[in-house]
Amino acid sequence: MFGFGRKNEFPVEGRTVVITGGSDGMGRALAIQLAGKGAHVVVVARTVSKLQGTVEALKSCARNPVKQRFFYISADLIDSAECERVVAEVTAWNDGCAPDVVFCCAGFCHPGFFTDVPLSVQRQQMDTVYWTAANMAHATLRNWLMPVSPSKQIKNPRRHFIFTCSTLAFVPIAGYGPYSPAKAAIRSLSDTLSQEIEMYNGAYTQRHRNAAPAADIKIHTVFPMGILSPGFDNEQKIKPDLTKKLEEADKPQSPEEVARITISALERGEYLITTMFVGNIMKGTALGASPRNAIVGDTLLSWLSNLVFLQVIPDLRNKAFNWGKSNGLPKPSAQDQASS
Ligand SMILES: NC(=O)C1=CN([C@@H]2O[C@H](COP(=O)(O)OP(=O)(O)OC[C@H]3O[C@@H](n4cnc5c(N)ncnc54)[C@H](OP(=O)(O)O)[C@@H]3O)[C@@H](O)[C@H]2O)C=CC1
Ligand SMILES: CCCCCCCCCCCCCCCC(=O)[C@@H](N)CO
Repeated sequence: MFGFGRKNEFPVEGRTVVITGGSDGMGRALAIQLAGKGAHVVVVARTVSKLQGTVEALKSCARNPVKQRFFYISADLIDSAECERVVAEVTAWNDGCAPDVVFCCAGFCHPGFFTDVPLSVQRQQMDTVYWTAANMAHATLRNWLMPVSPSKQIKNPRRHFIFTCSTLAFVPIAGYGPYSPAKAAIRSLSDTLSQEIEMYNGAYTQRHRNAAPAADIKIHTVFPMGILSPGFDNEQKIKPDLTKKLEEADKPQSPEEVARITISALERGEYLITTMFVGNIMKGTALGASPRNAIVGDTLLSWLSNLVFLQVIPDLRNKAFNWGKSNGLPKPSAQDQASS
């Protein structure tokens, strides 16, 4: 929890939360836990049957089954017009009010060595990982930032937009070339938006005098390690053996655990969120110019991490070199061979 006497920075009871990729894995676990905390939840993904199953599960874990409402929308979020439709449909369903929280969890990973994976698949990874999130951010923020005149201003609690990245956005691992760049792009977008949004939040402070957005907004990004989801099972089938070896330090977590840790971090008001110790060290070496959760803690973490990575960087490269030395050239996965 957020600690005795500390304010909950992420209240969800009675608020409307949209979760993309909410029908499986981490997104589904978040939907269930937020329903348990009293949120109205809308799950978005492509496959209707999985969405329907999730809405049934949400009904049975609601904190207040009489008041809480659940809904699903089937959409392929690679298409920006579909993201606009999602925001419009949620608003219509929610009595004309925009959602309060949008969580982007849609996406999956297609691992493989850069030259083995067809470029069409790599482009599709950028579409599925980066563009589903960027499209959703564009559609949501355009709605949230629409100026409202002073007479229509009511005091809205803060709204939250949350991206899901991966610790691979901080640290390279051979065999994730089709995927990591798209996650690194999300991190860059998140950092840019977290600064840009301050202009709108500044305008919001003057809302009684001028047209301003309807609420204050906060951006967050979650950086999980491995998650034991259906998507993870798929990626394991085509993942190069070297990649599995390089990520040995990772002990994949259950979607429920990742969701629980993420919600607690949001309740503490964190911006870049990691879900376990190794992920935190990976973040620490790559903090760059991202806003800190805590100045002293994050500074000490980055010093420690930079020392740890003096050893980790050559270790990862040596393991790759020695792998080639003893195993020769890699073989593309059957899936990549078939599609190239
Ligand atoms: N699994 C892991 O090890 C890790 C995952 N992550 C990230 O965490 C997030 C959740 O992953 P995970 O729990 O594995 O999820 P899953 O792969 O289990 O589920 C993915 C979800 O996204 C939906 N989805 C996929 N493509 C689209 C699309 N084009 N439009 C709309 N919905 C889509 C899927 O539904 P449908 O197919 O029906 O559309 C499903 O609901 C992802 O962003 C992933 O990249 C980060 C670190 C590690
Ligand atoms: C003490 C500190 C040492 C640090 C060593 C570095 C270890 C690297 C571990 C890489 C883990 C990658 C997890 C993300 C997986 C992911 O995003 C995909 N599964 C996508 O689905």
